[in-house]
Amino acid sequence: MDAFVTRKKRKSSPESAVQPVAASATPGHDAHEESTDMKLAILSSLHPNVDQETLLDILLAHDGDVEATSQALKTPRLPKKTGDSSTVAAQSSMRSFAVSSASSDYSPSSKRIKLLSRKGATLHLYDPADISEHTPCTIIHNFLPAEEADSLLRELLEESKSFEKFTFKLFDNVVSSPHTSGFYVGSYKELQEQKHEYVYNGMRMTDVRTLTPQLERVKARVQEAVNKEIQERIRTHYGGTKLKYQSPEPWTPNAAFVNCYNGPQENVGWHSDQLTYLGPRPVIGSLSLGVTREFRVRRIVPDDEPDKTSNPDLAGQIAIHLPHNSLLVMHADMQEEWKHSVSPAQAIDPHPVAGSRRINITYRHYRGGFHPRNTPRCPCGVPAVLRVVTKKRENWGRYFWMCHAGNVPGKEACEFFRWAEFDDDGNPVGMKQDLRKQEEVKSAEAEQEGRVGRLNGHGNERMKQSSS
Ligand SMILES: O=C(O)CCC(=O)C(=O)O
Ligand SMILES: [Fe+2]
Repeated sequence: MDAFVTRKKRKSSPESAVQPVAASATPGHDAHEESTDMKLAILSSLHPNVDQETLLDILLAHDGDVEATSQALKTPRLPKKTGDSSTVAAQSSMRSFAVSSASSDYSPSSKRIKLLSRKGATLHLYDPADISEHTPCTIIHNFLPAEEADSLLRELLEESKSFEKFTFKLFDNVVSSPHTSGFYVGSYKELQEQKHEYVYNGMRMTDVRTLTPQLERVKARVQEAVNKEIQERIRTHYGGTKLKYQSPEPWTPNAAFVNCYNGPQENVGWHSDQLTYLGPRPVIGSLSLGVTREFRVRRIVPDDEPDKTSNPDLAGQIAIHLPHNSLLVMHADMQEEWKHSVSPAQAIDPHPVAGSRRINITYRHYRGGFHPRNTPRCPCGVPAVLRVVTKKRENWGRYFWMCHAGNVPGKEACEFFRWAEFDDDGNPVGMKQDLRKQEEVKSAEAEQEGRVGRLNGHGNERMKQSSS
């Protein structure tokens, strides 16, 4: 990553408190800091329909040159404050605005370095090529035909009225997710399994829904697009071979979480998606509808990494702007190596259909080999959770099963711990899978015998009853 464009957090009053700082990876000085508010005020009066965030992004991309920024803003490619979704979706590459970081007139300052190390820097990306290059994601703008996207949005806005908030533990933090979600699966059978066999944070999910016909139709499109993107990713980023543990099978989503962010403050904190039922190196297809929000990603760096705070490539975060009707593919290198979040927004451009709401659908593939009947159980009696070592360099990237309670707010995990072993394709190997398979066969046989017995028993009882 060559250059970061950074800013300080806004204070409570958005107009008065925008205090951006520009820097490159070799941090730039902040000589222009005081004048930036003034520049923004000028730009804002010249371009009243463009929001402050966008003005700031383009201004920073032009190294603080107001005239060049204004010129760039005259192109018809920029998001308008009116919230016209098609305009937002047509955001253009930063490259077309940016000048080379080498020509930046900012120079290093100790203040800047401190800011980087304390808060990290943020690189704002809009363009698919930039996103693909700098993150483990790819994006497709204007993914569905416009009417289909609006219609799905309408349906899910209606559905979301009965969504609920989740409480969960993300590593050491207890998080009551400040947004609402609904969970959808493909069939009634899967719905029953989800309710009675799968465990989330030590609890059963009570509200599981079947995919609506629209969600099903879109799933097929997402599936096709994601599989293409996976192949492209393998070709362009993985040297032609899928990652170790990544499934070689075509990606076939069988579940979807639908998130609703009602207003600019609703968000989801930094996390990686749980691997327990998806297995290692999962791919997720994430469709955004309604208001544009920032999806942030940052590398997971072990605590004992010497460069952790000083190297902006490690400390920095990237904001991917997700407009209405964009499909983001989180590739196989994402969950284990990066965290993501949807940050609260200071201000948003209302969407003509959704108002201030954003709907997000993450299509996921629950792998059969990771059905709770196939994975280890801890002494607590519930399926263990699958995690990966990220805190220390020692054993970095190694998978393990541990007590589910480590993920449950307010509960202490028991001692259960086991390294997880997978074959190259990410299928669990060794004891559990094979043994369990044998056990399953045995228990299925036993059950069959038992069932016959029980049926006979019932029959006998009935016979007894009727004869008495
Ligand atoms: O809303 C989004 O774009 C992402 C949601 C998310 O990270 C999740 O559901 O795990
Ligand atoms: Fe997530």
